[in-house]
Amino acid sequence: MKITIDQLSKIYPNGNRALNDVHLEIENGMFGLLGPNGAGKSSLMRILVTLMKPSHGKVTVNGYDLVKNRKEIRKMLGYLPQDFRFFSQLTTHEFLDYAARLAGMKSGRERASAVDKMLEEVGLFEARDRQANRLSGGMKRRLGIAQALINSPKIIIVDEPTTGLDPEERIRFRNLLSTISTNDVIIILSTHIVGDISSTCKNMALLNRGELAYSGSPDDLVEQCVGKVWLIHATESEYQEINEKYPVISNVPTSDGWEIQVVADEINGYSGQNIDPNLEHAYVYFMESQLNQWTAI
Ligand SMILES: Nc1ncnc2c1ncn2[C@@H]1O[C@H](COP(=O)(O)OP(=O)(O)OP(=O)(O)O)[C@@H](O)[C@H]1O
Repeated sequence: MKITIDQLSKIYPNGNRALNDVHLEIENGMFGLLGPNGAGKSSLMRILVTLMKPSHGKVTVNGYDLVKNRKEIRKMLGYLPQDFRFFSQLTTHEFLDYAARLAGMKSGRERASAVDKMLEEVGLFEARDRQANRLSGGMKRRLGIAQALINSPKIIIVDEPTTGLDPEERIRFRNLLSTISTNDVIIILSTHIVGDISSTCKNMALLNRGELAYSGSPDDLVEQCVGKVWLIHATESEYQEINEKYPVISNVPTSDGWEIQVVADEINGYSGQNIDPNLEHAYVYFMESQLNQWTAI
């Protein structure tokens, strides 16, 4: 599978420019789309799932044009939107049966077996007769992914899937997606949670204010931040100064001040040592350098 995004822009009727000239190629496996609130992630997702047309540019999926071949593309798609909701009266398996019907599965027998298989896969079989809106937050998310997967889609798009989940459910959810991504499928995971991407995605893109700030592997992004993360032992007054000058990633009180992590090219005037960067450091470094470029303009 291959998605090619070429010169893609989205300008809303009120003039908001959500995406600006985005170029991106996405191939099999798990792909992370990272960016702060308002970066344009949901706009890109909505275009990819054919719910919205781009203002400019083109997207193709295995050669099919996203706008001209909407029907063909929709057959390949599974989507878990950010604000996924279900009809309150349905039980878990009734809801999934309804989703299967919407996905075009006509035979009742085929649907029943697909629904049971999917409930097993996402660990909801025991809750099959429970009313869907009485499930826990994590279970609802799993039901959400189950409805997205019911017709064995080739492209799975999940928008902010782990928001609000506890750590255990978050890991479970990520592992579920990783298992699926071993097949010939593309999974696009949109998030502002860095940890979701570092532990699962081989490739990623960073969106900021509608612009593509980075595309490549998380490891390469981290590599670009080597020598830019500092561990500083600071007094109380130094800490206040540093906090105003540099992005502080973490702060731990010590017996005589603070141990802080800072992301910056240089930390003139303070004694600190470089430490190994991680994706969170790299993300902050990239965002800060873009912010500085803008304010310099
Ligand atoms: N229907 C709309 N009409 C006008 N502007 C919109 C609309 N939807 C989004 N926007 C604007 O487009 C920009 C990108 O929004 P988008 O929702 O795509 O970002 P996001 O990265 O998904 O952020 P979030 O995580 O907050 O949903 C923002 O400035 C937003 O205000």
